[in-house]
Amino acid sequence: MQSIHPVQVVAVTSGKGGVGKSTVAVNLALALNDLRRRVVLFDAALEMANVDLLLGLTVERTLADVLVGRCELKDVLLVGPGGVRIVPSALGVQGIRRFTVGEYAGLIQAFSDIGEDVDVLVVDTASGLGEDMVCFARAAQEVLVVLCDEPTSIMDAYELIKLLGRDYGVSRFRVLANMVAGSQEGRNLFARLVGLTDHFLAVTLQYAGAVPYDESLRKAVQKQRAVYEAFPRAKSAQAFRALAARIDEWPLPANPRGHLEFFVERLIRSTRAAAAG
Ligand SMILES: Nc1ncnc2c1ncn2[C@@H]1O[C@H](COP(=O)(O)OP(=O)(O)OP(=O)(O)O)[C@@H](O)[C@H]1O
Repeated sequence: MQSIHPVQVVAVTSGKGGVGKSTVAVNLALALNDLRRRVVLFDAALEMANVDLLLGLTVERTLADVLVGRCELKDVLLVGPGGVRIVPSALGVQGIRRFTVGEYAGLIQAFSDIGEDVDVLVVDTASGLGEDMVCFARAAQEVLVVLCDEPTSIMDAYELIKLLGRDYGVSRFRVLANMVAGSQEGRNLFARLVGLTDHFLAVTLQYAGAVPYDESLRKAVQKQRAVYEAFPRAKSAQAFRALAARIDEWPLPANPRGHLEFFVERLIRSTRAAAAG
């Protein structure tokens, strides 16, 4: 049965690794969960399965087990802090690309089975400009680009937006500045990026806010915990709370294509297109 429930899919991306993409995805998922949104966090970072490590969780089964019929998607989901559900990595889109038609259908079915029970799907995409990231970003309704105050990070974010905008028709991006020294730094970073995109690309960027550089976040990572849960009063945790509150205001997909299985269908279509191209 197809779900009729709109699901907001937010793909968290970055032009390159190390800017805090996985950290943002994890803490954002926890903060949205606190707002009583029913959240699933999908670790789609193929080469580096981060989410389970960041949260100190052990992966026993993956999507591959679902597709060969060994279990259902709900059996694969890890349960993180506050009850956030996590689809662990270990399979990735490279795996999806090898699937048969029957397995594609199984994947859609697997997600539609939990679709009624999800408000937000946060996708931690692979870093860089690879096909995996492109497929997830194209399939999502919201692409959240994380960058930090390094010249390479701004250029990498620009290249990511250029690739998705020019070659794949993604026209709207949300931008989050991470590891900033103050809120003005976040706005300045955004302005620099807009300066580039306005000049060269036909895309719209919207500022999603900033997360400060925070030693508490590093301490939490060492404990394999999310700062949002380990140090809820830390300045970065507060920033994630504020970010979640803003995302909560973002419009929900109004059309029937906003359902979870359509996300998976779009994902598979763009994966096939990437494989064919
Ligand atoms: N706001 C912050 N303050 C301090 N440290 C941070 C902050 N955000 C992220 N970090 C640290 O930066 C490092 C990189 O973070 P993370 O692994 O989330 O990046 P990433 O962009 O997902 O990288 P990759 O794709 O390579 O895994 C980690 O050590 C993380 O603890």
